[in-house]
Amino acid sequence: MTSVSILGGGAWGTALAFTCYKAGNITTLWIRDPQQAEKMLLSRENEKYLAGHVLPSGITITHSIEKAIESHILLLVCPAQNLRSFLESIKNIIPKDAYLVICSKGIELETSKLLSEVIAEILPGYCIGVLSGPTFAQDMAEGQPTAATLATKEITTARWLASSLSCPTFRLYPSSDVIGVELGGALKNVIAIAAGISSARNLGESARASLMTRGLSEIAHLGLAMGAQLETFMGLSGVGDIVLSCTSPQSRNMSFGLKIGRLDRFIPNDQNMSILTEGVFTAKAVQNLSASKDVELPIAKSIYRIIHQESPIDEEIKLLLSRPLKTEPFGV
Ligand SMILES: NC(=O)c1ccc[n+]([C@@H]2O[C@H](COP(=O)([O-])OP(=O)(O)OC[C@H]3O[C@@H](n4cnc5c(N)ncnc54)[C@H](O)[C@@H]3O)[C@@H](O)[C@H]2O)c1
Ligand SMILES: O=P(O)(O)OC[C@H](O)CO
Repeated sequence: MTSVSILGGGAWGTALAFTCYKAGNITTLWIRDPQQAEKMLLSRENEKYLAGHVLPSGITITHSIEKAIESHILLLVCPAQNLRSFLESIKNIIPKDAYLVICSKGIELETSKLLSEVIAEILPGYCIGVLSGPTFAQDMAEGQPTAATLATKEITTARWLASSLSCPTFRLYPSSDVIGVELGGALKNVIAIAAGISSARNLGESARASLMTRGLSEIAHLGLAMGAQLETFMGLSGVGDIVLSCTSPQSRNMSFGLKIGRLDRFIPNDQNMSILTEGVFTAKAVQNLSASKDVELPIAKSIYRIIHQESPIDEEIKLLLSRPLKTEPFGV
C-alpha cells in the first residue's frame, strides 16, 4: 500500500481518485477551489466536473496543498497550460523523493515544451512519469474496464508505478518511452478536432478513418524525430487514444471539432473556449516543434490555421486533399 495524491479536482483527477483508492492506496484528492472543496466534503460528489459519482469515505478530500504533497506519488492533473505556474507555486515544498506523474495531455504554448520538460526545468532531479491512454473520466468513475500506458525513463519504476495504480477495472501498461507516450496523448487531441470537423461536414466514415491513420502517422513521424520509439504509437497512448477521441463525441476535442465544422470558419470567442479543449493549444504549440524538427504535420497545420488564423474550413479540406501523394507509412 502506498500513498497517492491527485493534484487537480476536475473530471480526470476525480476519476483517478476512484481507481487509486480501488487499487488499495491511501488516496487524497486535492481541490484548488476552497468552496468546491467544502462542498465536496459534505456531498462527497464533484458536482462541478463529474456529477453523479459518490466518492468513498476513505478518500481524503482536501484544499490543503501542504497536506496533499505529503504522499509518495503525486498525480498532476491540471490543464497543461497551467502546469508551470502550478508547479512554480509549490516547488519549494514538494518532497525530494516524490514521484511526479503527468496525467494531463498537452504541450506548453509559450515554449513548445513537453510537460516532462517543463517539470524537469522546475524540479530537476525528480522522478517523472506519464500516464496516458484511451480513458474517459466518466467511464473510469463508473468502474468500466479501462487501460492506459504509464511511462518513466526507468522501466522498473514504470512497472512499480503501474502496479501501484492499477486496479481490477484500470490496467496500466509500463513503458520507458516518456516522449512517445506524452506526444501521443497531446497530439491525438488535435487529430480529434479534425475528426470532428470531418464528421460535421459529412465527409463520411472513410475520410475519418484516413484522418485517424494519417494523423497517427504525423504523430509518429514527429515522435521519431524527437527520440520516441515507433512501437509506442501502436499502443494505448498512441492508436488507442486516437481511436477513442476520434470516434466519440464524448471527447471534448472531437465535439469541439463537430461544433466548428458546422461553421464556415472559426472565430474564437470566450464562450467557445469555456470547456477545456487541450487540442486548441496543442495545435498552436506543435507548430514550432514541426519547424524545429523539420517534420511536416499537414493535418495539425490545417487545424492550427482554422482555429488560430481564421482560415476557411473548406479551403483547408481542399488543401489537404490536393497535397502531393506520399509513400506510406511515414511520407507526410
Ligand atoms: N476528462 C478526461 O476524460 C481526461 C482523460 C484523460 C486525460 N485528461 C487530461 O487531464 C487534464 C485535466 O482534464 P480534466 O478533464 O480534469 O479538466 P477539467 O476541466 O474537468 O478540470 C480541470 C481542473 O484543473 C484545475 N485547475 C485549473 N487551473 C489550475 C491551476 N492553475 N492550478 C491547479 N489546478 C488548476 C481546475 O480547478 C479543475 O479542477 C487535461 O490535460 C486532459 O487532457 C482528461
Ligand atoms: O475529452 P477529451 O477530448 O479531452 O479526451 C479525454 C481523454 O483524453 C480521452 O483519452
